Amino acid sequence: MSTSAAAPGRASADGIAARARGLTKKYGSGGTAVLALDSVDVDIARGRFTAVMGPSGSGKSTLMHCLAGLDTVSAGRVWIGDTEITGLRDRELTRLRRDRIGFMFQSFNLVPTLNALENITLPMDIAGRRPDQEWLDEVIDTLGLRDRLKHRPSQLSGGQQQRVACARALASRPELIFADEPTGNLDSRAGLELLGFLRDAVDSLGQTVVMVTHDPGAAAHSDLVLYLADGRVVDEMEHPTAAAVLDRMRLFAGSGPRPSGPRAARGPLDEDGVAVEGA
Ligand SMILES: Nc1ncnc2c1ncn2[C@@H]1O[C@H](COP(=O)(O)OP(=O)(O)OP(=O)(O)O)[C@@H](O)[C@H]1O
Repeated sequence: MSTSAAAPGRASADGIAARARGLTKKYGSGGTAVLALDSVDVDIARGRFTAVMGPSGSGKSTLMHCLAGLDTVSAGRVWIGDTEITGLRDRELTRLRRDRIGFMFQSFNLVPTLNALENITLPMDIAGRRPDQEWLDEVIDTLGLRDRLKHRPSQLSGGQQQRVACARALASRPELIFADEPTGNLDSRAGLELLGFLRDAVDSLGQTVVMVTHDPGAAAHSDLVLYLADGRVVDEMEHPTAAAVLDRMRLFAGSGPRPSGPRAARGPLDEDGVAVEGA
């Protein structure tokens, strides 16, 4: 199924932060091949908070990695803004990721020997870019990190470390922020705080956020939820509430919010990625 955070025709071209057409990703080959994404069409609207949900193994992380240029595609095309990233050379892709995308992962990936401020500005230091001080101050104050800037990660709580990771993703004012289960390692209070900051980043700072999550409560902070199942976008929900998200997940998964089945839930596929009957 084709779906969109802002379907073509509903938003102008410059209202789209990322776009995929016929995005297909197959891992492996022969009898053990897994079709992780099956001809996905998706538009991510600029200035919105989009959540990606679905059962374990449905292709959420693969979709995020392909949209962010962290993984190659097997077929189809992907754009960040107006730039088609499928077909870019490694060096161009690295530069594009560095200059236009911010990442937040479940593990914060902070450098232990650097203090919070140094961690926040590290990507820009590596790129040889000077931070926009006014923007940086706004991010630091929005995230409540002003009095923690000289602390090393080991001197910060988990929630504070995740806020540093969030500030690092925001600091260069990227076109797009991808967050993979950003609240996964946080207690519920710190998780809520972080989601509030991501919401603020969209509402007050005009950022675009795409977040993969299993948690209906987290998804309820977004503007739009995309549901993946078996490598396809099967539904979407505007203005989600936790209860409505949970209901919809039950419909698709036939179970609770965190299905625990094997990651490779599908059967073997043939050379063309088609399920082998009776396998
Ligand atoms: N590097 C890889 N090699 C082989 N198969 C992979 C690889 N990465 C992912 N897969 C498979 O692709 C499918 C989609 O994986 P993906 O990690 O995108 O799912 P997900 O929805 O993010 O799952 P989870 O919620 O468990 O993190 C799964 O069947 C997975 O086993």
